[in-house]
Amino acid sequence: MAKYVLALDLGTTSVRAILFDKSAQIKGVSQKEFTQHFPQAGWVEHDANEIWLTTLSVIADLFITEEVIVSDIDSIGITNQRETTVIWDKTTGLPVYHAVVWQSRQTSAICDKLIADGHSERFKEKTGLPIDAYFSGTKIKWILDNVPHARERAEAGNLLFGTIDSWLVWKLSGGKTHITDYTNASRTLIYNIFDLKWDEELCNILEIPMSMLPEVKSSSEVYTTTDAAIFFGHNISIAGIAGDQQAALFGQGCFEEGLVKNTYGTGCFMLMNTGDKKIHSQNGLLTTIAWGIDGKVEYALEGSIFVAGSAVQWLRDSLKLIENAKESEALAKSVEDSKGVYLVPAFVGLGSPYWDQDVRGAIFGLTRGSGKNEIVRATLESICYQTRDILDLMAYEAGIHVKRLRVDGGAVHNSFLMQFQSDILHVEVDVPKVTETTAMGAAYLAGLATGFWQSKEEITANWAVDKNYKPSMPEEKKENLYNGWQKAVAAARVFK
Ligand SMILES: Nc1ncnc2c1ncn2[C@@H]1O[C@H](COP(=O)(O)OP(=O)(O)O)[C@@H](O)[C@H]1O
Ligand SMILES: O=P(O)(O)OC[C@H](O)CO
Repeated sequence: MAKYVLALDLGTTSVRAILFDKSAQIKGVSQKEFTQHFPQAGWVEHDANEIWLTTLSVIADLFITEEVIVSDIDSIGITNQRETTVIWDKTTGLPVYHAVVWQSRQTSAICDKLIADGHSERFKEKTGLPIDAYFSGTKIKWILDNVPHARERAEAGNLLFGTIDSWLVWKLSGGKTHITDYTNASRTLIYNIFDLKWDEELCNILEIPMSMLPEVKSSSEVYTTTDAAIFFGHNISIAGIAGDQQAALFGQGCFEEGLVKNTYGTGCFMLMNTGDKKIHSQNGLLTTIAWGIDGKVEYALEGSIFVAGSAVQWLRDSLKLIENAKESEALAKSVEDSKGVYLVPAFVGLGSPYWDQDVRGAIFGLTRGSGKNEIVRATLESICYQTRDILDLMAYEAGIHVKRLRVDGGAVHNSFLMQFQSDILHVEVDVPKVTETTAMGAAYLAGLATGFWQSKEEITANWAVDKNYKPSMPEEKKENLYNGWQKAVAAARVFK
């Protein structure tokens, strides 16, 4: 009898392999970082082969450390950094170029031209997305345009495109299976989220041969098995796939319309389940697929913040103001307030709701009395203000009064951040007992397909709050602080 579901969480900075048992408890975790490549200012790339080898290595470590045998594994669920684009040769299995990461701005000029040529509405009405370098479509075009002979090879049918989930399934299955799921497809800028198919017109505009594209599957079904020669001698079912933010929505048990989660990792991603409603945002939010299960596709509204926890890494690595992320909490709490200092962490432009590719980071309000503590505090506060920018719009567009926010991701262990978040939003913030909700969502998707778990109700019953933060800041103070943030963003956007 299989005892565990193996979740593989291929994030932006690290790969995690996590074993979940029947009661959705974590049996073991293994995690490794991989290299971030910054070949030019604003470009971010990964080596897809390094991601693959890192994945095998964390799985092996997990099996060894936890003394688990492969036959204990019921199935594999995959979740991944979304949008990041890999193109590889289907004969050799070798990527033709580094994976171009979601954060990378190397396709800004392609986007500017598409916008100038008047394509914005067409893309938005079919994909639910604005034209931005964030999404995969222009990254595919860039690789085909810039890697010698790539376009000819693609047109001859020799190259395959995939987001990180596709790449991993293809590798795990020994080159047998080229697929993705609805959630990942919905982030490519070439997938029609209403007709549920790759869009020929958009592919033509971006000059992407459709033969490169993976087959789009549901988020929970037995797609294929691992190749025994590659996967420790066993054919294990691969049975769940979802982009990491949708997997977190699932892992947080946000199955009802109107339930919202926010994940605080490298960036910050807020998703609201909108059921079968496809809300066309007029205010810079994204319409995206939440998941497709049992023949039914459900939708979400999303706000994507590009820089959140990575601003804390910047405090640590570039400014050297802190030694580790955890320290930011004590420093922020050591002062009454940030004394009028605001940080706008637009290091790679701003995502929702601004979609401003050219704005860059800025600090405002410095005085002779501003020091390290104020800057650290302003950095944490900026994460909360960006979240407020989004929640206000989301509630307005969905016509829902949001009373509680479910949160997850590495930064939710910072109690200053969570309390300030609750104050600035004026909503209760719930941190669940298991904060590895992304991996948990992927595990659930796989386990539901194989019968390891029976129903979503079982999942809802497993979800429990560990910490709850209640708003306590006076209304006037909260609004004054937020007004300052809005002025700071406006000022940063003028300076380009
Ligand atoms: N206590 C903390 N306070 C503030 N930020 C934190 C804290 N712990 C982790 N972080 C930030 O959270 C991020 C890591 O979270 P994680 O969910 O692992 O991210 P990802 O999946 O995007 O790689 C890092 O950017 C880190 O700076
Ligand atoms: O790897 P994360 O957790 O920062 O998530 C990245 C997002 O999927 C980008 O859209």
